[in-house]
Amino acid sequence: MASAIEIRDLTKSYGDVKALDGVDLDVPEGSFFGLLGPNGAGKTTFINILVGLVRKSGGTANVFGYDVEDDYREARDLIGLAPQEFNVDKFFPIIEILQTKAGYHGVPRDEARERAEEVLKRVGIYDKRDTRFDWLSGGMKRRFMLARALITDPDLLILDEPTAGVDVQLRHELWETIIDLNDKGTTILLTTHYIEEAERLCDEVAILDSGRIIEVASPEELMDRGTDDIVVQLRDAPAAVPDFAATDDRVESVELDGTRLVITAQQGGLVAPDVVQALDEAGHELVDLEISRTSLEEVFVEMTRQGEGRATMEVDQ
Ligand SMILES: Nc1ncnc2c1ncn2[C@@H]1O[C@H](COP(=O)(O)OP(=O)(O)OP(=O)(O)O)[C@@H](O)[C@H]1O
Repeated sequence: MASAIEIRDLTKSYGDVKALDGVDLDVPEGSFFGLLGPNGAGKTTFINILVGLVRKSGGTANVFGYDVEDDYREARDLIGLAPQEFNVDKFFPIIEILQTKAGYHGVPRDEARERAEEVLKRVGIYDKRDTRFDWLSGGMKRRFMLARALITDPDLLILDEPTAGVDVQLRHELWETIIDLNDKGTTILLTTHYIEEAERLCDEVAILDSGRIIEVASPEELMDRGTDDIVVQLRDAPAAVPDFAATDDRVESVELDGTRLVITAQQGGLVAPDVVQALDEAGHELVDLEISRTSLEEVFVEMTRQGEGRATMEVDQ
Protein backbone atom coordinates (compact mmCIF):
# COMPACT_ATOMS: atom_id res chain seq x y z
CA MET A 1 0.00 0.00 0.00
CA ALA A 2 1.20 3.54 -0.75
CA SER A 3 2.43 5.66 2.14
CA ALA A 4 0.59 8.73 3.34
CA ILE A 5 3.66 9.61 5.41
CA GLU A 6 7.15 8.38 4.57
CA ILE A 7 9.93 9.35 6.94
CA ARG A 8 13.60 8.43 6.58
CA ASP A 9 16.35 9.11 9.11
CA LEU A 10 14.59 12.23 10.32
CA THR A 11 16.51 14.30 12.85
CA LYS A 12 15.84 17.50 14.73
CA SER A 13 18.17 19.08 17.24
CA TYR A 14 17.52 22.04 19.49
CA GLY A 15 21.04 22.87 20.60
CA ASP A 16 22.22 19.78 22.45
CA VAL A 17 18.74 18.28 22.66
CA LYS A 18 18.03 15.66 20.01
CA ALA A 19 14.25 15.91 19.80
CA LEU A 20 14.24 13.45 16.87
CA ASP A 21 17.15 11.09 16.51
CA GLY A 22 16.92 9.17 13.22
CA VAL A 23 13.24 8.37 12.78
CA ASP A 24 12.11 5.97 10.04
CA LEU A 25 8.38 5.55 9.67
CA ASP A 26 5.74 4.64 7.09
CA VAL A 27 2.11 5.45 7.69
CA PRO A 28 0.02 3.56 5.11
CA GLU A 29 -2.61 5.46 3.15
CA GLY A 30 -6.04 5.01 4.70
CA SER A 31 -4.74 3.78 8.04
CA PHE A 32 -5.60 4.95 11.53
CA PHE A 33 -2.16 5.37 13.00
CA GLY A 34 -1.21 6.21 16.59
CA LEU A 35 1.94 7.97 17.71
CA LEU A 36 2.50 7.27 21.37
CA GLY A 37 5.28 8.35 23.65
CA PRO A 38 6.01 9.79 27.06
CA ASN A 39 6.24 13.55 27.57
CA GLY A 40 9.15 15.02 25.66
CA ALA A 41 9.50 12.01 23.34
CA GLY A 42 9.35 14.22 20.24
CA LYS A 43 5.72 13.80 19.07
CA THR A 44 4.95 17.51 18.67
CA THR A 45 8.28 18.11 16.94
CA PHE A 46 7.44 15.30 14.52
CA ILE A 47 4.02 16.76 13.72
CA ASN A 48 5.38 20.29 13.43
CA ILE A 49 7.92 19.16 10.84
CA LEU A 50 5.14 17.55 8.78
CA VAL A 51 3.11 20.78 8.71
CA GLY A 52 6.07 23.09 8.15
CA LEU A 53 6.14 24.76 11.56
CA VAL A 54 9.57 23.36 12.41
CA ARG A 55 12.50 22.83 10.04
CA LYS A 56 14.13 19.42 10.21
CA SER A 57 17.86 19.11 10.88
CA GLY A 58 18.29 16.09 8.58
CA GLY A 59 16.62 13.22 6.77
CA THR A 60 13.48 13.27 4.61
CA ALA A 61 9.78 13.64 5.30
CA ASN A 62 7.20 13.11 2.54
CA VAL A 63 3.42 13.40 2.65
CA PHE A 64 1.71 11.58 -0.23
CA GLY A 65 5.00 11.79 -2.10
CA TYR A 66 5.51 15.53 -1.51
CA ASP A 67 8.57 16.67 0.39
CA VAL A 68 7.35 18.71 3.37
CA GLU A 69 9.96 21.42 2.75
CA ASP A 70 10.67 21.38 -1.01
CA ASP A 71 6.99 20.88 -1.94
CA TYR A 72 5.62 22.64 1.11
CA ARG A 73 2.43 24.04 -0.50
CA GLU A 74 1.33 20.71 -2.02
CA ALA A 75 2.07 18.76 1.14
CA ARG A 76 0.40 21.31 3.41
CA ASP A 77 -2.79 21.44 1.33
CA LEU A 78 -3.27 17.70 1.88
CA ILE A 79 -2.98 17.91 5.68
CA GLY A 80 -5.58 18.94 8.23
CA LEU A 81 -4.13 19.57 11.68
CA ALA A 82 -6.02 19.78 14.95
CA PRO A 83 -3.30 20.91 17.34
CA GLN A 84 -3.38 20.51 21.09
CA GLU A 85 -3.36 24.26 21.72
CA PHE A 86 -6.25 26.52 20.79
CA ASN A 87 -4.29 28.71 18.35
CA VAL A 88 -7.36 30.52 17.08
CA ASP A 89 -8.38 34.16 16.44
CA LYS A 90 -10.69 34.06 19.41
CA PHE A 91 -12.64 37.28 18.76
CA PHE A 92 -14.11 36.16 15.44
CA PRO A 93 -17.31 34.20 14.81
CA ILE A 94 -16.24 30.65 14.21
CA ILE A 95 -17.80 30.40 10.76
CA GLU A 96 -15.68 33.34 9.62
CA ILE A 97 -12.52 31.69 10.91
CA LEU A 98 -13.36 28.64 8.83
CA GLN A 99 -14.16 30.64 5.69
CA THR A 100 -10.90 32.58 5.99
CA LYS A 101 -8.94 29.36 6.39
CA ALA A 102 -10.62 27.80 3.34
CA GLY A 103 -9.89 30.96 1.34
CA TYR A 104 -6.26 30.81 2.37
CA HIS A 105 -6.12 27.33 0.86
CA GLY A 106 -7.61 28.57 -2.42
CA VAL A 107 -11.27 27.64 -1.93
CA PRO A 108 -13.63 30.19 -3.64
CA ARG A 109 -15.79 32.32 -1.30
CA ASP A 110 -19.21 30.70 -1.91
CA GLU A 111 -17.82 27.23 -1.63
CA ALA A 112 -15.94 28.24 1.52
CA ARG A 113 -19.23 29.21 3.20
CA GLU A 114 -20.82 25.91 2.19
CA ARG A 115 -17.87 23.90 3.44
CA ALA A 116 -17.77 25.84 6.71
CA GLU A 117 -21.44 25.08 7.33
CA GLU A 118 -20.94 21.44 6.46
CA VAL A 119 -18.00 20.86 8.83
CA LEU A 120 -19.75 22.69 11.67
CA LYS A 121 -22.71 20.37 11.19
CA ARG A 122 -20.43 17.40 11.09
CA VAL A 123 -18.88 18.19 14.50
CA GLY A 124 -22.24 19.22 15.96
CA ILE A 125 -21.79 22.97 16.59
CA TYR A 126 -23.61 24.46 13.59
CA ASP A 127 -25.98 26.39 15.85
CA LYS A 128 -22.95 28.17 17.33
CA ARG A 129 -21.68 29.32 13.93
CA ASP A 130 -21.95 33.05 14.70
CA THR A 131 -20.44 32.76 18.19
CA ARG A 132 -16.95 34.03 18.94
CA PHE A 133 -14.45 31.27 19.60
CA ASP A 134 -13.72 32.43 23.15
CA TRP A 135 -17.41 32.19 24.04
CA LEU A 136 -17.55 28.46 23.26
CA SER A 137 -17.37 25.88 26.04
CA GLY A 138 -14.22 23.78 26.35
CA GLY A 139 -15.86 20.82 24.62
CA MET A 140 -17.14 23.02 21.78
CA LYS A 141 -13.65 24.43 21.32
CA ARG A 142 -12.33 20.88 20.82
CA ARG A 143 -15.07 20.23 18.27
CA PHE A 144 -14.18 23.45 16.51
CA MET A 145 -10.50 22.45 16.29
CA LEU A 146 -11.62 19.33 14.45
CA ALA A 147 -13.90 21.35 12.16
CA ARG A 148 -11.05 23.70 11.31
CA ALA A 149 -8.80 20.74 10.46
CA LEU A 150 -11.53 19.40 8.16
CA ILE A 151 -12.31 22.62 6.27
CA THR A 152 -9.80 21.86 3.52
CA ASP A 153 -11.10 18.29 3.12
CA PRO A 154 -7.67 16.83 3.96
CA ASP A 155 -6.39 13.43 2.87
CA LEU A 156 -4.28 13.26 6.03
CA LEU A 157 -5.79 14.35 9.33
CA ILE A 158 -3.34 14.91 12.17
CA LEU A 159 -4.89 14.97 15.61
CA ASP A 160 -2.66 16.00 18.50
CA GLU A 161 -4.43 14.93 21.69
CA PRO A 162 -7.87 15.61 20.20
CA THR A 163 -9.80 14.65 23.30
CA ALA A 164 -7.55 16.14 25.99
CA GLY A 165 -9.68 17.32 28.87
CA VAL A 166 -13.09 16.49 27.38
CA ASP A 167 -15.75 14.43 29.12
CA VAL A 168 -16.39 10.80 28.29
CA GLN A 169 -19.50 11.45 26.21
CA LEU A 170 -17.87 14.04 23.99
CA ARG A 171 -14.82 11.84 23.65
CA HIS A 172 -17.02 9.07 22.30
CA GLU A 173 -18.78 11.49 19.93
CA LEU A 174 -15.46 12.76 18.61
CA TRP A 175 -14.31 9.16 18.16
CA GLU A 176 -17.36 8.42 16.04
CA THR A 177 -16.70 11.42 13.82
CA ILE A 178 -13.06 10.44 13.38
CA ILE A 179 -13.85 6.77 12.74
CA ASP A 180 -16.36 7.82 10.09
CA LEU A 181 -13.73 9.97 8.35
CA ASN A 182 -11.26 7.09 8.41
CA ASP A 183 -13.91 4.71 7.03
CA LYS A 184 -14.35 7.13 4.13
CA GLY A 185 -10.63 6.98 3.34
CA THR A 186 -8.96 9.77 5.33
CA THR A 187 -5.62 8.72 6.79
CA ILE A 188 -5.42 9.61 10.47
CA LEU A 189 -2.33 10.26 12.58
CA LEU A 190 -3.26 10.52 16.23
CA THR A 191 -1.23 11.30 19.30
CA THR A 192 -2.88 10.59 22.60
CA HIS A 193 -2.27 10.15 26.29
CA TYR A 194 -5.41 8.08 26.63
CA ILE A 195 -4.41 4.49 26.14
CA GLU A 196 -8.01 3.42 25.65
CA GLU A 197 -8.18 5.81 22.70
CA ALA A 198 -5.20 4.13 21.01
CA GLU A 199 -6.59 0.66 21.74
CA ARG A 200 -10.02 1.49 20.40
CA LEU A 201 -9.09 3.50 17.34
CA CYS A 202 -5.68 2.64 15.94
CA ASP A 203 -4.80 -0.11 13.44
CA GLU A 204 -1.17 0.42 14.24
CA VAL A 205 0.83 2.42 16.76
CA ALA A 206 4.41 3.64 16.75
CA ILE A 207 6.06 4.14 20.11
CA LEU A 208 8.42 7.08 20.18
CA ASP A 209 10.86 7.43 23.04
CA SER A 210 13.66 9.98 23.35
CA GLY A 211 13.39 10.87 19.68
CA ARG A 212 13.54 7.28 18.41
CA ILE A 213 10.86 4.87 17.20
CA ILE A 214 11.21 1.84 19.44
CA GLU A 215 8.28 -0.17 18.09
CA VAL A 216 5.60 -0.24 15.40
CA ALA A 217 2.82 -2.77 15.91
CA SER A 218 -0.93 -3.14 16.27
CA PRO A 219 -2.30 -2.54 19.79
CA GLU A 220 -3.27 -6.25 19.91
CA GLU A 221 0.27 -7.37 19.03
CA LEU A 222 1.66 -5.17 21.76
CA MET A 223 -0.78 -6.46 24.33
CA ASP A 224 0.07 -10.05 23.41
CA ARG A 225 3.62 -9.36 24.51
CA GLY A 226 2.55 -8.72 28.07
CA THR A 227 1.36 -11.39 30.45
CA ASP A 228 -2.16 -12.07 31.66
CA ASP A 229 -3.33 -13.45 35.00
CA ILE A 230 -5.70 -16.40 34.95
CA VAL A 231 -7.32 -16.35 38.37
CA VAL A 232 -9.11 -19.56 39.33
CA GLN A 233 -11.24 -20.03 42.42
CA LEU A 234 -11.41 -23.70 43.47
CA ARG A 235 -14.09 -25.34 45.63
CA ASP A 236 -11.56 -27.03 47.96
CA ALA A 237 -7.97 -26.09 48.76
CA PRO A 238 -5.79 -28.67 46.99
CA ALA A 239 -2.44 -29.87 48.27
CA ALA A 240 -1.01 -29.42 44.78
CA VAL A 241 -2.10 -28.54 41.25
CA PRO A 242 -0.74 -29.75 37.87
CA ASP A 243 2.61 -28.24 36.95
CA PHE A 244 1.33 -25.96 34.20
CA ALA A 245 4.69 -24.20 33.71
CA ALA A 246 6.38 -27.50 32.84
CA THR A 247 3.86 -28.40 30.16
CA ASP A 248 3.18 -25.01 28.57
CA ASP A 249 5.90 -22.55 27.51
CA ARG A 250 3.48 -19.67 27.69
CA VAL A 251 3.00 -20.12 31.45
CA GLU A 252 5.42 -18.03 33.48
CA SER A 253 4.34 -18.73 37.05
CA VAL A 254 1.78 -20.59 39.11
CA GLU A 255 0.77 -19.50 42.59
CA LEU A 256 -1.58 -21.39 44.85
CA ASP A 257 -2.96 -19.70 47.95
CA GLY A 258 -5.62 -21.84 49.64
CA THR A 259 -8.45 -22.13 47.10
CA ARG A 260 -7.12 -19.33 44.88
CA LEU A 261 -4.88 -20.24 41.98
CA VAL A 262 -3.16 -17.58 39.88
CA ILE A 263 -1.47 -18.58 36.63
CA THR A 264 0.53 -15.88 34.92
CA ALA A 265 0.89 -16.55 31.21
CA GLN A 266 1.27 -15.01 27.82
CA GLN A 267 -1.90 -15.21 25.75
CA GLY A 268 -3.96 -16.00 28.82
CA GLY A 269 -7.15 -16.35 26.78
CA LEU A 270 -5.66 -19.29 24.89
CA VAL A 271 -4.06 -20.92 27.93
CA ALA A 272 -7.20 -20.77 30.10
CA PRO A 273 -9.13 -23.67 28.41
CA ASP A 274 -6.12 -25.98 28.89
CA VAL A 275 -5.94 -24.97 32.55
CA VAL A 276 -9.62 -25.72 33.03
CA GLN A 277 -9.27 -29.11 31.38
CA ALA A 278 -6.16 -30.07 33.38
CA LEU A 279 -7.77 -29.05 36.68
CA ASP A 280 -10.90 -30.98 35.79
CA GLU A 281 -8.94 -34.09 34.90
CA ALA A 282 -7.05 -33.81 38.21
CA GLY A 283 -10.39 -33.79 40.03
CA HIS A 284 -10.50 -30.14 41.14
CA GLU A 285 -13.80 -28.33 41.05
CA LEU A 286 -13.79 -24.76 39.71
CA VAL A 287 -16.04 -22.13 41.25
CA ASP A 288 -14.91 -19.14 39.25
CA LEU A 289 -12.40 -18.14 36.58
CA GLU A 290 -11.30 -14.69 35.55
CA ILE A 291 -8.65 -13.51 33.11
CA SER A 292 -7.11 -10.14 33.79
CA ARG A 293 -5.46 -9.05 30.57
CA THR A 294 -2.32 -7.05 30.44
CA SER A 295 -3.08 -3.53 29.33
CA LEU A 296 -1.47 -1.60 26.54
CA GLU A 297 -0.50 0.85 29.24
CA GLU A 298 1.55 -1.78 31.10
CA VAL A 299 3.33 -2.82 27.92
CA PHE A 300 3.94 0.82 27.03
CA VAL A 301 5.37 1.68 30.45
CA GLU A 302 7.59 -1.40 30.33
CA MET A 303 8.90 -0.49 26.84
CA THR A 304 9.65 3.14 27.59
CA ARG A 305 10.89 2.75 31.15
CA GLN A 306 14.62 2.16 30.52
CA GLY A 307 15.62 3.05 34.05
CA GLU A 308 14.06 6.49 34.06
CA GLY A 309 10.49 5.64 34.96
CA ARG A 310 9.26 8.81 33.32
CA ALA A 311 6.61 7.36 31.05
CA THR A 312 3.28 8.90 31.90
CA MET A 313 0.21 7.63 30.13
CA GLU A 314 -3.24 8.01 31.54
CA VAL A 315 -5.83 5.29 31.66
CA ASP A 316 -9.29 6.41 30.75
CA GLN A 317 -11.60 5.99 33.75
N1 LIG B 1 11.57 25.11 20.52
C1 LIG B 1 12.30 24.26 21.28
N2 LIG B 1 13.49 24.63 21.78
C2 LIG B 1 14.22 23.80 22.53
N3 LIG B 1 13.88 22.54 22.85
C3 LIG B 1 12.70 22.10 22.38
C4 LIG B 1 11.84 22.93 21.59
N4 LIG B 1 10.74 22.22 21.26
C5 LIG B 1 10.88 21.00 21.83
N5 LIG B 1 12.07 20.92 22.50
C6 LIG B 1 12.59 19.74 23.22
O1 LIG B 1 12.54 18.64 22.33
C7 LIG B 1 12.13 17.46 23.01
C8 LIG B 1 10.87 16.89 22.36
O2 LIG B 1 9.79 17.77 22.60
P1 LIG B 1 8.33 17.55 21.99
O3 LIG B 1 7.50 18.74 22.39
O4 LIG B 1 8.43 17.26 20.55
O5 LIG B 1 7.85 16.25 22.77
P2 LIG B 1 6.37 15.61 22.92
O6 LIG B 1 6.55 14.17 22.71
O7 LIG B 1 5.44 16.34 22.03
O8 LIG B 1 6.03 15.91 24.42
P3 LIG B 1 4.56 16.15 25.13
O9 LIG B 1 3.89 14.82 25.17
O10 LIG B 1 4.99 16.61 26.50
O11 LIG B 1 3.83 17.20 24.35
C9 LIG B 1 11.95 17.86 24.47
O12 LIG B 1 13.16 17.56 25.14
C10 LIG B 1 11.71 19.34 24.40
O13 LIG B 1 12.16 19.98 25.57
